[in-house]
Amino acid sequence: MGFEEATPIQEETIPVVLQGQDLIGQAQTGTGKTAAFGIPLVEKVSGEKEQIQAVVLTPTRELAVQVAEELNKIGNVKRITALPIYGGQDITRQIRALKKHPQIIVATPGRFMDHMNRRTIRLQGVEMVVLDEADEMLNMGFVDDIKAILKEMPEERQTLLFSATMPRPIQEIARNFMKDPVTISIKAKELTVPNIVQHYMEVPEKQKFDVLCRLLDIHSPDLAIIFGRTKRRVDELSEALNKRGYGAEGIHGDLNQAKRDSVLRKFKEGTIEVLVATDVAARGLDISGVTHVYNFDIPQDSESYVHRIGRTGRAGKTGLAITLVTPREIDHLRYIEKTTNRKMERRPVPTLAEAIEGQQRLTVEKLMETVGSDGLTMYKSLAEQLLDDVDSVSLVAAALKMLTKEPDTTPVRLTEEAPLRVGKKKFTDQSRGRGPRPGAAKRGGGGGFARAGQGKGRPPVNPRGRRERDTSRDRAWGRDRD
Ligand SMILES: Nc1ncnc2c1ncn2[C@@H]1O[C@H](COP(=O)(O)OP(=O)(O)OP(=O)(O)O)[C@@H](O)[C@H]1O
Ligand SMILES: [Mg+2]
Repeated sequence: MGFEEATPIQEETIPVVLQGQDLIGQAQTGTGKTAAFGIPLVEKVSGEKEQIQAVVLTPTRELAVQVAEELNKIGNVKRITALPIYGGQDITRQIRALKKHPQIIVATPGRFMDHMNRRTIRLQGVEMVVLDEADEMLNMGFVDDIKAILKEMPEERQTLLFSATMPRPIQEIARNFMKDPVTISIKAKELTVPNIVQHYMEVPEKQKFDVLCRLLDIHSPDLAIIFGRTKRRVDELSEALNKRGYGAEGIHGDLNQAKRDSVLRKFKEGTIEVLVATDVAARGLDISGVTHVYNFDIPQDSESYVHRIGRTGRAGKTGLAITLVTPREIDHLRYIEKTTNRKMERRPVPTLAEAIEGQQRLTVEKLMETVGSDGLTMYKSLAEQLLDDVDSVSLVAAALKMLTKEPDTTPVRLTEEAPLRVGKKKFTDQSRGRGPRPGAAKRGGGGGFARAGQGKGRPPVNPRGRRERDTSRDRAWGRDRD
């Protein structure tokens, strides 16, 4: 696979996993956790047994596909196959694929339970279970599913948990599912990787979109991901970006799987350079060439921040992450900085002149590239003719103008979001996207992790100063997940 040496998490976990121990593995985003469990998994399963021997659970469908791909690459020489099983895909096709006896299944919990209930998946042979993005999987929205799944697994099994973030209360929950787990945490001063430059800009809600457009004009990112808070936000943002001439598409949990697949494929190929996403794309996705991450809306918690910005700066590459924060959300930003132990650098809002300059620079680069390329001969006599009538500076200026994407002020429609504030009520089961559960509202802070000012909160005030009811807020902000 072209790897020259093991990353620290791989070096430390592979021997422990091979010995058969349960393990909690924590290391920063993009540092090779997939292979850290994938290599020993492939090593331990037998190609001769026609049984599922390992199950990896992931929070999203796209991640299930990606992890299965990586395991198939690792397992190739040993002829070990990993099958992804996830919602939104034809179940009869999955049943047929299951009959071919893959050794490893990579699944999202919902669809995995479907197969369990239909008895189309046999689990007696399972020796290893991995929870990738374990803290997310053991969070309120998923934990009941995980419990139900693990109950069906043989007692005698090895359980592995991996994530870049492992809040202590989640580790406590995890211990209930594990036997004397070893914790391997790659020590780092900060939760985020040092090769991601982190900036923030204070921008009133109404100006955020223009600022975003200017940033895109200045940076001209190869591939960028823009995170929005809600599905509606993502839809509106991608439509607005297209109106202003950017190649953007959105991804979130309300789109059908075919659409989600095609958007992600186009982004990976570079057909679109901007992916607008909810937190559904925050975890685990490894897309090479993502140079910029923009938090159009500040994330709800520091874990979300860590994972979102971790979509860039992977495998030692550099990246830039910019968070837009409204004046009322500054405390929330400070709280994120405190939890990640890393300060974001405050940057002034870019000016229109800087945006124009950025685009002009891009044009000059393109022009100079063309100057150095072949095939100009047939244009030269035309150029000479033009120069008889127009002076050279005017001619080049006209060409530059034509080639430059000048800032566009086409009006766009974005519904305002209420600000996120520190000290607000803790998220409940309901807010985590799985619908109301009995007593959810009362349980407030239970099962989550400590947050600055927790419990002192008031409901947020919407932009017109009206208080919003918690339930509607929770629904609108509810985590987007599979
Ligand atoms: N030993 C290695 N040498 C070089 N590159 C590696 C090595 N191991 C993994 N990689 C590459 O590093 C990239 C990131 O790996 P991976 O997706 O496993 O990170 P991760 O730690 O799981 O990140 P996240 O927390 O975001 O899920 C991948 O493209 C992977 O192929
Ligand atoms: Mg990962």
